[in-house]
Amino acid sequence: SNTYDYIVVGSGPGGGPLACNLARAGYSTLLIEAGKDDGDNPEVADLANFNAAANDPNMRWDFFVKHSEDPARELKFQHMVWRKRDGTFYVGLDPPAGATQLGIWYPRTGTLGGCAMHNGGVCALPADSDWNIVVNKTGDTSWEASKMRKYLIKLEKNTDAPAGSDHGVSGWVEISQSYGAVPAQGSDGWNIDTQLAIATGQNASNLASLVRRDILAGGPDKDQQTGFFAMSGHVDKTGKRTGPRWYIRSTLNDPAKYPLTLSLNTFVTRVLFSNDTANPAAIGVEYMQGANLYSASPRYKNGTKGNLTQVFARKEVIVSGGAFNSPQLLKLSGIGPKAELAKFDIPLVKDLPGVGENMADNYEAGILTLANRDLGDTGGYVVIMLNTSKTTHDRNIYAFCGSFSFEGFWPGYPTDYGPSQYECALVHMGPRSQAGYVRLRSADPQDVPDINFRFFESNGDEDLTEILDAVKTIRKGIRAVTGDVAPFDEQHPCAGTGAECTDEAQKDFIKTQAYSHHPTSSCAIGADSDPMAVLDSKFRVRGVRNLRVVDASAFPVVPGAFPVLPTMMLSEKASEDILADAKASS
Ligand SMILES: Cc1cc2nc3c(=O)[nH]c(=O)nc-3n(C[C@H](O)[C@H](O)[C@H](O)COP(=O)(O)OP(=O)(O)OC[C@H]3O[C@@H](n4cnc5c(N)ncnc54)[C@H](O)[C@@H]3O)c2cc1C
Repeated sequence: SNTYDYIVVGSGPGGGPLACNLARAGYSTLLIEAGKDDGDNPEVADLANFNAAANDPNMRWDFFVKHSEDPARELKFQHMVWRKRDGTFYVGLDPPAGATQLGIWYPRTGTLGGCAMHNGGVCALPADSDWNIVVNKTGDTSWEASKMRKYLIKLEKNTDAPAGSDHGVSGWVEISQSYGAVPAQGSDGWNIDTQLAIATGQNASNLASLVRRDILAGGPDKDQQTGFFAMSGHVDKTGKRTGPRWYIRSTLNDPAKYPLTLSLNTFVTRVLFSNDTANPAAIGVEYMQGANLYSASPRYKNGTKGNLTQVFARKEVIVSGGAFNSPQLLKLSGIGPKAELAKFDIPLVKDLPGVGENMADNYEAGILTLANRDLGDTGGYVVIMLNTSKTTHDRNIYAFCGSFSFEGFWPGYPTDYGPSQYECALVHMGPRSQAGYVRLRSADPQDVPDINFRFFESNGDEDLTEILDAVKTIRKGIRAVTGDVAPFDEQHPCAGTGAECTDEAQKDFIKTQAYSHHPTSSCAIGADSDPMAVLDSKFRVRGVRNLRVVDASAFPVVPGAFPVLPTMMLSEKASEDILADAKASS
């Protein structure tokens, strides 16, 4: 048949669980995914290979973005990507003659399970205020932080939950702390952690228990707790990746019970609307069938088209293409800023100026060092939560430290500095500026949009100061390490083994080299009175019927340090809201 109750576009952490939940409630649901199923690829299946997964040309989608409107500032980004005359990439500050500037590489993936198939799998909770902001904006009290934990409990199968804690143990996604071992007592990792503990005001004699603290614990003061935690991830005890893809597979495994249909290698080009122009309703989608039809795919071949086919929804269409593709798809379908759509002769369905605006991302930076000799056992990653903010009492930095290097993204990333490398990577939470955008380059759905994060556009100096203060605290710990492993030769942001750098110079480095990979809020939920609001608090696209957006683009603000778990929680909430509407209308 070509008619279903629901059509969900995109199988990532937003759309995947939602489609499963709708089917499990008995509604015929079509889940459409542009990519194929890469779940058995060992680069994907073993979480430790996540860097290889993000580089895999069989599933990656390359976006080349801007960080600012200032071309000179863009050219200072050390991993700027250029296309050489021979078609290959050049990455760096000194491109060969004739190379074309592409932009800053921003990896995404077109595959079953979305970016949860190549991400680092790191799970963390948003601050309570990141949920409560929806209540403040819309008055919908179902978003109160105290009411959101039940979605975590529903979805997670936590295999490291401390006895008696408020965790889920029978949900669809295994979450564990198996992201690395505690370093052996007296090892290099142990000695470094000890100094980091002291520098961050903790009692280092409790190290073994500090590094095991549960970052997903609830409680009224969770957002004020700082210090060490264990890293949690969507990964099982043997290191195998878990996530929406496996929930989709297990739902498909029982077709007699669950009416879920999966359509892979299917690229949606627009949402279809009823002819009722005064009160338009989404009635289905149009798609092209075939592999690698989006030009973000390195496997895309210029000029390839798929046959256009239409499929229909009796109840609703739900767009879950992620923070870049959901706004692009809405605009291609006639929902977005009127002038932008007119520019590309796209017939207007609803003028919604907020579509593709308001995008934000966590700023990321790090302090990268080389030890004086090769490092031995450093365990896995230790997480350090810090509060370096002078204006909020919630913690604002999620740092993770270990023997690795992470300096952002470019084709072929990361750099390997060898076995002496030691880094603390920093995720800054709650960016004060939220000025990013996703705008059309053309009306061609196979074309990638124009994406600019406009980092540090407003109140940038406050955010930079908070990041620098975290660097300084961590640097103190690293410089206090003694023995033949020291001194640590810092690579950046202040090169040398004991160098003094001005705050200005360090902030300038962080500002020009900051990177990110957690985009959200490009189709944000907002108040009835806010002309920039794209969605209401039930994920409904404003001004049309039977259309919702359920993915990371719906968050009004960036949800904490890592969006994948909040997006899965949001998907569970949307499932409940949509099923409640279905029940009410039947
Ligand atoms: C390299 C990398 C590492 C990351 N690491 C972490 C981490 O450790 N922890 C964390 O919390 N977050 C991490 N993230 C971010 C996290 O994975 C995303 O926030 C999350 O996956 C967002 O889910 P989503 O459903 O909004 O979108 P996505 O995961 O992007 O899913 C969207 C899906 O829709 C499909 N799609 C899009 N357009 C169409 C169309 N027109 N037709 C059909 N299908 C379409 C895509 O193929 C994709 O499968 C990382 C991201 C990247 C890129």
